[in-house]
Amino acid sequence: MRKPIIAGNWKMHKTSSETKEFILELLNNFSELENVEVVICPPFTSLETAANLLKGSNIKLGAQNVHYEKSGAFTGEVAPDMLKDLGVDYCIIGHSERRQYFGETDETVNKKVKAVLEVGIIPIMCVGETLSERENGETESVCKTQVTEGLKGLTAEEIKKVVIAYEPVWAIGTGKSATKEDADETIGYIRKVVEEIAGKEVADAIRIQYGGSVKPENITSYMEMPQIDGALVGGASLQVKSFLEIAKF
Ligand SMILES: O=C[C@H](O)COP(=O)(O)O
Repeated sequence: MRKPIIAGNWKMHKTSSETKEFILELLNNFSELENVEVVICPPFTSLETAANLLKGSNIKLGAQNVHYEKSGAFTGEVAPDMLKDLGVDYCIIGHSERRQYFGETDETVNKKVKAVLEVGIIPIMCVGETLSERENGETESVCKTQVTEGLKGLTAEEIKKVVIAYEPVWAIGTGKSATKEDADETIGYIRKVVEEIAGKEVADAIRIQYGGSVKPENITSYMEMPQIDGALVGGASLQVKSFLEIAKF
């Protein structure tokens, strides 16, 4: 049985003080949810504050990006060990905004996935098609390439640990969410791709989330689908109330 994972990607929102306020409110209202893993992914500048406040709770901490080298002359970058040392459990890798605005490629995604696994951080590897790719009927081929290249060179045991987030780019921050059937079908396809790469046991175990305009109003419909193991939530993760409603789907 795959444990669902609800992760909040705050993107470039909230100062360290705002993070503190959010987490204190979250902890006050958070009754331990046993059947779901809850993760918040604040900006780098808030990770330490978040780590200290979340200590002892079962809410996990995620980063939004990482560099694949261990250290060196990479001004402005953050290494896997630096995240691990702060108590980071997860790291979003290859979000479409990073692919679109910061030159992230399948190759860098692959290097980053390997680099975080090496220090014991679980990657949340994002894949998904753009609107024009969807309109050209390329959803499956785009996802297949991104998944195959992103997981290249990993052992089956390593692949099993990875979380994949299927985020159709046209659904991100637009209010236009994929239908539950479409999301489930593409996630089922991604699972087949994983099976081709690493076998059925891994494909059955790997968690694959949906992301793109997930809200309290639509989370239940996604979570009732057999292939969908959770959500990567952007906008609706910025308020405690809506994030909790989603986590309690
Ligand atoms: O990482 C989260 C996704 O980009 C979804 O963002 P959104 O929920 O604001 O559409």
